[in-house]
Amino acid sequence: MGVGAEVVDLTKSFGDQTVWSNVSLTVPAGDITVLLGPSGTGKSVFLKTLIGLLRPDRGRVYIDGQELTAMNERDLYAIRQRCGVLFQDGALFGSMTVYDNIAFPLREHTRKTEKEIRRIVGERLELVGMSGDEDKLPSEISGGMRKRAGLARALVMDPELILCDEPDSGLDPVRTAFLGKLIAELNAETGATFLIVTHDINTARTLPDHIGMLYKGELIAFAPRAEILESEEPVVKQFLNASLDGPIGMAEEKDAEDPLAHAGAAP
Ligand SMILES: Nc1ncnc2c1ncn2[C@@H]1O[C@H](COP(=O)(O)OP(=O)(O)OP(=O)(O)O)[C@@H](O)[C@H]1O
Repeated sequence: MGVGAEVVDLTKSFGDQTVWSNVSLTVPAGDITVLLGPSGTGKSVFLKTLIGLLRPDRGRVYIDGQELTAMNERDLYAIRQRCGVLFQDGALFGSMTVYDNIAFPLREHTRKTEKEIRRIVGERLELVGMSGDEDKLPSEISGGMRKRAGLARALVMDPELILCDEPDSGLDPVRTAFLGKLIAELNAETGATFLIVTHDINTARTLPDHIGMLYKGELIAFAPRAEILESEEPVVKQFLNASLDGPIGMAEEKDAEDPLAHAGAAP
């Protein structure tokens, strides 16, 4: 079953650059949530902060009601065991076969026998449609297959919370749709909670139960999908329509300094 996550008044900076501040939201247990936002608004940083890979400057993070921001490394490690992460590029080890990549968390973090590991890896490979590819190296499979292998590895420890950072980047529209369907099926089958960062509007329009959006250092929207899809908020509307007209410009920094950057939205 899935576990929920919650952040309260979360702020993260690097030096004097504040990535986002005072972000509060709840990722509901067992649901699929999508996080949107222009490039560089800190979506990846948010995922990393949520599972304690980065420490926030201020605020609190809870997973399954337990406060990560108050935990020592040992407890953090234990809670991370309950999370699966799919990074942007699949992050497979290039020198290991697909099989060894997927087996890696089990060998590293459990005392399971190789026989048990073979069964679990086989099941996950089947789930992502990659049975028969286990002996290949990451360099010998396509980008889409690397994503699916990364997803299989993220699933191997039966995670209750799965974070996916642009699982569809670099995929063609049909493969993106297949990956979305796979995530929906996994969610239905395992009940795991998904938080997905994507730039794919079609995925955002069809897959999630909830949508959040980061813009200029703030969480400007977080609501059930239907509500966001009908939102009149100019940034949300422009983003979901992939429109040139609206507050979002090429450079976030330029937008912030230049009031005329909003001129595109004017009648
Ligand atoms: N470890 C780090 N040290 C310093 N700055 C960082 C670090 N990680 C990220 N940043 C900065 O934080 C900001 C947000 O980066 P992040 O990768 O989270 O954006 P994003 O919304 O995921 O972008 P994209 O959609 O392009 O992947 C960027 O300005 C980035 O340079």
